[in-house]
Amino acid sequence: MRDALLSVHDFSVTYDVDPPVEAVKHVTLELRRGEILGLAGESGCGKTTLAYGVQRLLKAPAVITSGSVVFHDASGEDVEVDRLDAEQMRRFRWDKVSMVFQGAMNALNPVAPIGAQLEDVFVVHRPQMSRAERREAVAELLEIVKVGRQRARSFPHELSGGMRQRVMIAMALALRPQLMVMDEPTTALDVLVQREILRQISQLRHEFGFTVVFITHDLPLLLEISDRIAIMREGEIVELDTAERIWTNPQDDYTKTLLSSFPRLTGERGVVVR
Ligand SMILES: Nc1ncnc2c1ncn2[C@@H]1O[C@H](COP(=O)(O)OP(=O)(O)OP(=O)(O)O)[C@@H](O)[C@H]1O
Repeated sequence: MRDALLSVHDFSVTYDVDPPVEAVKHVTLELRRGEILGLAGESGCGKTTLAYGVQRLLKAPAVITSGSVVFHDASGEDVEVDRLDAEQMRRFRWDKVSMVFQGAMNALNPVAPIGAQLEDVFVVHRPQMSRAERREAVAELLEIVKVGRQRARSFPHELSGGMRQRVMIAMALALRPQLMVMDEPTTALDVLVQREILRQISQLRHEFGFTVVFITHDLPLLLEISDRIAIMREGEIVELDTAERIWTNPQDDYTKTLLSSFPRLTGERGVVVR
C-alpha cells in the first residue's frame, strides 16, 4: 500500500465575483495515510476553499482553475477525483471521505433519536444490512465515540454539546472512511471537552487507520494534535512540516509571526498523546 493517501497538484480556485478572488493558488501537497495534517492560517486565507475544493464540494461562483487531485485508495486503485461522474462522486464522498463541519452538532435532526439518525446512514449507504446489524453497528459506534449505546434513544436536546459533536463524529466514522476532514469541529465546545474529543480522534485514527485533515486558526491546538502542519496564507501554502519542526524551527516569516501571536500557555506541546 502506498504511503500517500491523496496527492494534490497545482490546485487553484477562484471565486468568480467582481473583482475575482483567487482563494487558493497553486497548492501542491501529499497527504500521508494515517496522519493528522493540520491546516492553519488566518480567517480568509483559503483553508475551507482548499478542503472543499479537493472534494469537489464547491459551488458557483467558485471555479477550479487548475490542478489535479488523486486519491490513492486502500485497494491499490488510484482515483482521479476530477474524473468522477456525479454518482461516482457521491459514493466517493461517503465511502472514502467524510466531513465534520463547524457547528455540525447543530445539524442533527431535533425530532429524531440519535440512534435512528445514525441508522439512516446505513439504510441509505449499506442497504444490504439487516435491521439487527444496523442496530448493532450504531451501538458500536456510540461506544467508540464514548457516548454509550444506552443513548441511542436520546434526542439531541437531551445531550450536551460535546456529546452531540461525538455523535457527529460517529456519523462520520460510520462507513469507515479513509479520510476525515474536520473543519473547526470543536470550536463551539469548551476547552476541556475539545481536548478530550481530540485525544479520542487521535486514538481512533490509530485504531481505524484513517487520515485526518484538521482545519482551524487555532495553531497551538494544531501543534498538540497534528503530525504535520500546513500553514496557509493568502491562498498559498507557505510552509509544511512536522508539528515538531514548525514549533521548534519555523522557516517562513509568516509562520514565525503566527507562532509569536500566541502566548505560550503551557510552555510544552503534547497535551494530546499522539
Ligand atoms: N462564495 C464566495 N464568494 C466570493 N468570495 C468568497 C466566497 N467564499 C469565500 N470567499 C473568499 O475566498 C477567500 C478564502 O475563504 P475561505 O473561507 O476558504 O478561507 P478560510 O481560511 O477557510 O477562512 P475561515 O477561517 O474564516 O473559514 C476569502 O477571501 C473569502 O472572502
